[in-house]
Amino acid sequence: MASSAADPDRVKPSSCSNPSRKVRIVAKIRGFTDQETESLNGDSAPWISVRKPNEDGSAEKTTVSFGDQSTRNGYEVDYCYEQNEDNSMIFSREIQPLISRVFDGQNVGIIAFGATGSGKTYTIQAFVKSIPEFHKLYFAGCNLRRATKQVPFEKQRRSHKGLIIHIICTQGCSSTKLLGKINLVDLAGYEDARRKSVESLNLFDSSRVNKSLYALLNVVNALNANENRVPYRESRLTRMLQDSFGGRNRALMLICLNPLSCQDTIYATSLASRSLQGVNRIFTNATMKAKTSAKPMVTKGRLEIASATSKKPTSSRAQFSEKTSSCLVKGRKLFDKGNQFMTSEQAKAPSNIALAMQSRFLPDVGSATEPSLQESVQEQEDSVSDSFPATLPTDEESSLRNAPGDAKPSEEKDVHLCSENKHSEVAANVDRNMKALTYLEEGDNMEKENKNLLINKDESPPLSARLRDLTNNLKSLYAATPIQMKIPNETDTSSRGLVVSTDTVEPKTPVTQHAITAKDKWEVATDTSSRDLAVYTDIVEPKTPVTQNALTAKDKWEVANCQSVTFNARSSGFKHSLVHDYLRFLNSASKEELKGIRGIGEKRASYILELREESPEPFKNLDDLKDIGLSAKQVFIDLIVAYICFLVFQDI
Ligand SMILES: Nc1ncnc2c1ncn2[C@@H]1O[C@H](COP(=O)(O)OP(=O)(O)OP(=O)(O)O)[C@@H](O)[C@H]1O
Repeated sequence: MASSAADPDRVKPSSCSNPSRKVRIVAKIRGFTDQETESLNGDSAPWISVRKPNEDGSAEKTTVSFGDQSTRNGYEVDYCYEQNEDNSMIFSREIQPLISRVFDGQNVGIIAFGATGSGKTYTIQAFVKSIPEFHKLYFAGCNLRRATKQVPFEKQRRSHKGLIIHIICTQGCSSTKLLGKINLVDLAGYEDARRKSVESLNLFDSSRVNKSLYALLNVVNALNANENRVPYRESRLTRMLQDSFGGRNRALMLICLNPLSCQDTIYATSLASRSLQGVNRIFTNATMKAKTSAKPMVTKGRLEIASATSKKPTSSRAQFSEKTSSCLVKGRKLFDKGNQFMTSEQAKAPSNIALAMQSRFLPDVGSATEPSLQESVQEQEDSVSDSFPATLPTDEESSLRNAPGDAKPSEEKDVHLCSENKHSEVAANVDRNMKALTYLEEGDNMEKENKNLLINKDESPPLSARLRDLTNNLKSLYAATPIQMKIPNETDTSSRGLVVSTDTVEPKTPVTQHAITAKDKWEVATDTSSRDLAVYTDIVEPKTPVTQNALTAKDKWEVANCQSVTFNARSSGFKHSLVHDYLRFLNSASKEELKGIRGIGEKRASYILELREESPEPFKNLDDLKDIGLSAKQVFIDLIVAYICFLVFQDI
C-alpha cells in the first residue's frame, strides 16, 4: 500500500539527513499481516507515498504523505523504510552504527513510536538477537505492570515498555572499563485522545500516555534544535531516557507507520516530523506556563483535553505539598516543644502568603535572628530542592502520580501533614540538622559552590560563610530553644515584668535573647545609660513563652486579614500564588523595596527599574529572572522559606 518515488537502495540514509542530529527520525512502513493481505484481496492502492532525494535533484528530502496528501509536501523524516525493506536492513543501517557507539562508552536510545498496531513491538523485537532471552525479560516486565484499577472495563492499560542493556567494555589490557547503555523503548501506541475518548471512554489513559509522548517529542525537538534547555523534567519517561540523549549520545526514533488508512498514523508522523525540524514545541499545560512565545504544535482540541485532565487535584501538587509540608514541619519542629500554649485553633490557623512574602521581601522584616531561621529552613529545603523545578511541576507527572491509590488530593494531604506532625521530634531534628550542617561546612565541594555563589556579587556571601553563620545560629537556637527553658506559670508573680517585654520582643525571642545576653550584658557593664536595658535583659531572658502573648495581637490581625486570601491561595495552587506575588512585586516595587529582597542590591534594583521602563511588566514567569541574573530555583526556594517562616512565627 505504499509507493515510493525513488529506489531506496540508491539513497543512503546518511546522505539525506544531518549527521550531527542528536535524534535521528526514521519512518518504517509496517508489512501487511496475513489478515490484512486476505482482506485486501489484491487491491493495493497505496495509502502512503514516500518521496526520497534523488539524483536529478527533484527532491532533496525524504518525505512521507498519506492518501490525498500525496500532492502536498508531506512530512519530512530522515529516511523511510518501506514494506519491502525488512527489519534486517534497518538493523544493519541504523542499529549497528549505534551499537558500536555503545562499545565506546556512549549511551544510545532506540525508540519505536507510532499509532497502535503500527508494528512497534514487532520492530523492536527484531533488534534483539536472542529472542527467547528477550521474551523472558520482556514478558517478566509486562507482568510487573500494575493492573488498572481506574479503567472500568477489561481493556489492557497502554503503557511504554523498555529494555535497558548495559554493556561494560574493557579496553585491551588496560583496567579502564567503558560503560555503555542501550535503551530499547517500545512506546505505547499514539492515539488521538479526542477520538478514543468517545470510542473507549479511556480518556485518562489516553491523555496520560499522550502527555508523556508529547514530552518526549519536545525533548527530541529541543535536542535537534540545539536548544540550551532540554525539558527532560516534563515527564518520567523523558527523565528515564535522559542519559540516552544529549552530549555524545545518540538516539534513533523509529516512526512505525500503519500501511492501512489510519488517522493516528498521520498525527504521529506529523508530530515526529516537527521534532525533526526542531522548530515547534508541543504545548502541554506545563510547557505553556513555562514559555509563552512559541507556537503550539497541537490543536486546540488536544489542548483542551490536556487542561481538562489537569483540573483535578494533581499529585505533582500533592508531591509538592508533601515536600513543602515536610519542610514546614521541619521548620516548625525547631520551636514546637516550646509551643506549649498553642491552641488547636492556632495549630489550624490559616497562613497568609502575601504577608509571608512581605515579611520575606520587604526590608523592614525584623530582628537579626530571622535570617538565621530562614537560612536554616532553606538549607533543610536544599535536600529536596533538586525536585523543585525551575519551572513549575508538570501535569504529566501529576496524572501519572494521580493513578489510583497513588496520592491523596494535595490540599487534604497538606493540611493533614501539617497538623499531624506539629509536635514531634524537636530536639532530635535540630541535632540532626546541626550535624548535617557541620558536615556540609567541611564538604569538598564548598569551594566550587562558593565560586558559583560569588557570581551573585551584589548581596550573597559565600556559601561557606552562610553555612558557618547558619550552624552557629542553629547552635544558638538550640541552646536557647524553649525546650530547655523553664516555662513560667501564667499566674506567677515574677512574670509581671513580662508585660513590659512583650511589646518589644515579639516573635524572635529565642535567638534574640541569646544574642542579647552575650552582647548586651557587656553593654550594660560599660554603658551607664543602659540601665533600662539591664532590666529588660534580666526580665526577658528566662521567660520566652510569653512571646505567645506578645504575638496574640499581631496574629489576630494576621489571621483576621488573611483567612480568605490564604484559603484561596491554597486551594488554587499555593506555589502559583507565591510566584505570582513575587513577580508582581518585582514588576511594581520601589527601588528601596526591591533592595530588600535577598539577592537584589543597588545595581540589580536599578537594572530592574530600567527594564520596567522598557516594558511595564518585564517579569512574567520565573524564567524571566534569568534576565537579572537571579536563579529561578533559588527564588522558588526563597518563596517557600518565606512561607514557612511566616507559619513558624505565626505558631510561636
Ligand atoms: N513487518 C511486519 N510484517 C507483517 N506483520 C507485521 C509487521 N509488523 C507488525 N506486524 C503485525 O502487526 C500487528 C501489530 O504489530 P505490533 O504489535 O508490533 O504493533 P504495535 O505498534 O506494537 O501495537 P501496540 O501499540 O498495540 O503495542 C501484529 O500482529 C504483528 O505481527
